[in-house]
Amino acid sequence: MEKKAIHFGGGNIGRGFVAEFLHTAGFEVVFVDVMDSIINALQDTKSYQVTEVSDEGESTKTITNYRAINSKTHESDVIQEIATASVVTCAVGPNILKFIAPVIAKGIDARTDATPLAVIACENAIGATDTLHQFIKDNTAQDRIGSMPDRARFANSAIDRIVPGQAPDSGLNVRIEKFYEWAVESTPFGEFGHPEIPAIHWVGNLEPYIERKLFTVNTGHATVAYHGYHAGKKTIAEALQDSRIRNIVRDVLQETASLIIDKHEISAAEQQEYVETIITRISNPYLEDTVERVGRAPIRKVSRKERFIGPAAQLAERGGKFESLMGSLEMALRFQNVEGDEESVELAKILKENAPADAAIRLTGLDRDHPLFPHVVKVVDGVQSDAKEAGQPHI
Ligand SMILES: NC(=O)C1=CN([C@@H]2O[C@H](COP(=O)(O)OP(=O)(O)OC[C@H]3O[C@@H](n4cnc5c(N)ncnc54)[C@H](O)[C@@H]3O)[C@@H](O)[C@H]2O)C=CC1
Ligand SMILES: O=P(O)(O)OC[C@H]1O[C@](O)(CO)[C@@H](O)[C@@H]1O
Repeated sequence: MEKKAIHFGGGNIGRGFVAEFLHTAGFEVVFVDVMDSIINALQDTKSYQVTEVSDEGESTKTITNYRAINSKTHESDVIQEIATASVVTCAVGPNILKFIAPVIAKGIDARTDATPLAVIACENAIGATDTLHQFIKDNTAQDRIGSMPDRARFANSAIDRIVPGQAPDSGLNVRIEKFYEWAVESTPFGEFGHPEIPAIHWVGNLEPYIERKLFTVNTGHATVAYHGYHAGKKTIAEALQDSRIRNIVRDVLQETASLIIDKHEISAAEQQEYVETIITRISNPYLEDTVERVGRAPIRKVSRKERFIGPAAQLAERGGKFESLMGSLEMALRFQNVEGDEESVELAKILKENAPADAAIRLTGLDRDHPLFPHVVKVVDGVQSDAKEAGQPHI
């Protein structure tokens, strides 16, 4: 089998993280995307550059040995590539997984190689590969599902690297932070063993890694974004220069730290060191990361397993503190009608058209009898009342 990886999503994480490390591991990378401008640029070039920026200066790597296919117009080519590859990755956004599943299902079904394909979804979400796997099964003939493990193995991952929006004239080049972490489950590969990708930290149990990452990096980052947006800050680094916001993010990360220490047997000292690393990372002024990018897709971010409700629900179940997380939730719910962000428009509509408890259920997926539920309803009610006072009618 060729050392070939098919990667869905030629965006920031796709080019700046996944493809970089697949390339370093010796894979030819075939990008699959639906955006003509990205596909054309990848097809018209032989290389692009990934530049790590930090206070130690800049360091640039050149990425080569790639091709690109538009799955909108060349689906059969994508199927053929998947049938003859050893790895499929994606970084398209958790809401897009259902759209890429049908073509992956066809590619897997067409495989004849003795070694199963390794499928690894690289999204900011708990169990993203499991979600993709289910969509792939939904797109596979019933009588082929039982034998699918002979053709493909599915491993969840936790992926961490800040890749901000890129300057309009940067083309395919990507400026990113130096830090990265890519943890992937090793057990699904069984007797075949995992693919050789040195950047990956292979783990038996991913839950501590993904929860620690999502509930520290992403909870903290999104908290700064939403509070910063409402304070009129332009970038995350600028928001963190405000001592009020810095204190808020520390309070929030103290709440999530108590869950992580309690649940995953990570020591308080280790978690504290991790928190400090994260605050330093997100304060990186060289990244010029906007509050709108980090706050993007607020409906996804206030959902059940995500960065605010996920830890707050578990803390409520354990009798822990979650007030500061509710403050982040409130600011996330106030992230409405932001230019270029469809979910922020939809969020405003949901809050306008639903009674507090209904909006809380629809947005967070919490059960009415969950101990966190009344607290969330109170936050929703407050946001709705303020909108009403400001002259925006709602139920
Ligand atoms: N940017 C970051 O710092 C990080 C992002 N992530 C995660 O990585 C994922 C991607 O994020 P970004 O790269 O920042 O977003 P992005 O918007 O830069 O890239 C997404 C890419 O997916 C493509 N795409 C959309 N629909 C598609 C389809 N049906 N088939 C193939 N490609 C399709 C888009 O055209 C775009 O090129 C998200 O899940 C995000 O949460 C994870 C860690 C860090
Ligand atoms: O689509 P999302 O969840 O905002 O993903 C991007 C996020 O991932 C991170 O880069 C961390 O890995 C965040 O800093 C960033 O906001």
